[in-house]
Amino acid sequence: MTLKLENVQVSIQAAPILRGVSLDVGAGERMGLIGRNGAGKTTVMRTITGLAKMAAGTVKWDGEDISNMQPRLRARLGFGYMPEDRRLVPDLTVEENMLLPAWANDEIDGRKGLEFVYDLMPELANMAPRKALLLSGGQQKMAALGRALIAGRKLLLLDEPFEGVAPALARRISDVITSLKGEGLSVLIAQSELSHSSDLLQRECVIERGEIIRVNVIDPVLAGKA
Ligand SMILES: Nc1ncnc2c1ncn2[C@@H]1O[C@H](COP(=O)(O)OP(=O)(O)OP(=O)(O)O)[C@@H](O)[C@H]1O
Repeated sequence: MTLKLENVQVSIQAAPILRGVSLDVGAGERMGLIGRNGAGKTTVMRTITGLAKMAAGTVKWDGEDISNMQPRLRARLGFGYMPEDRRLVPDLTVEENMLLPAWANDEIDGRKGLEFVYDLMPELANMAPRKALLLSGGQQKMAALGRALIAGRKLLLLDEPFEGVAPALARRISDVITSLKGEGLSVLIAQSELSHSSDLLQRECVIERGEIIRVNVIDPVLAGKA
């Protein structure tokens, strides 16, 4: 399954925020979206989830134009989103937070999702009964990644997954994302800095003031084909 954005334009309060963004993420590819604060990374993510309204352009998933599809229907396609600010509910447990997408959407199998997530991140099984407010910032990022994976079995959108996370935990999160390669899952990772690990990303698009100015090929196999 491939994701394709063509000439996507988004304005917020009449100010142009995305000025014709085109990018594609291949099946099973891990793609970076790199840019400074305010460059438009979160707006790209919100456009893909359907939360930001486009003024022009198209979003295609596996060749189908989904530009006008409701966000909850996109979750059913297997899109998972981890927002930059984590958005955990402090009074709910880690497990309840991860089940939220399934509670909101009948077609998402929460139990099956949890099994997958606990298998991938056993540390989340240990944290499951704890209230989210008792977690460190890095642990909250892990829980938010787990939650994104409950719905996101085809396309995972991760907004600054390493920001403010201590190096050991950042390494762990990076390893978890890299280990998804066998799942055929496409991943788009927004970061303000270049990658923490050379095997995390296969390509990265650089965004500046709402425009993709460059695409770097990182994976040596892909680079050989370029
Ligand atoms: N709701 C909003 N109202 C007004 N301006 C907004 C709104 N949301 C985003 N913007 C503006 O759009 C631009 C892009 O924001 P966006 O959050 O997409 O950038 P970003 O690259 O994700 O940066 P950051 O990492 O700081 O979140 C910024 O200049 C921001 O001020």
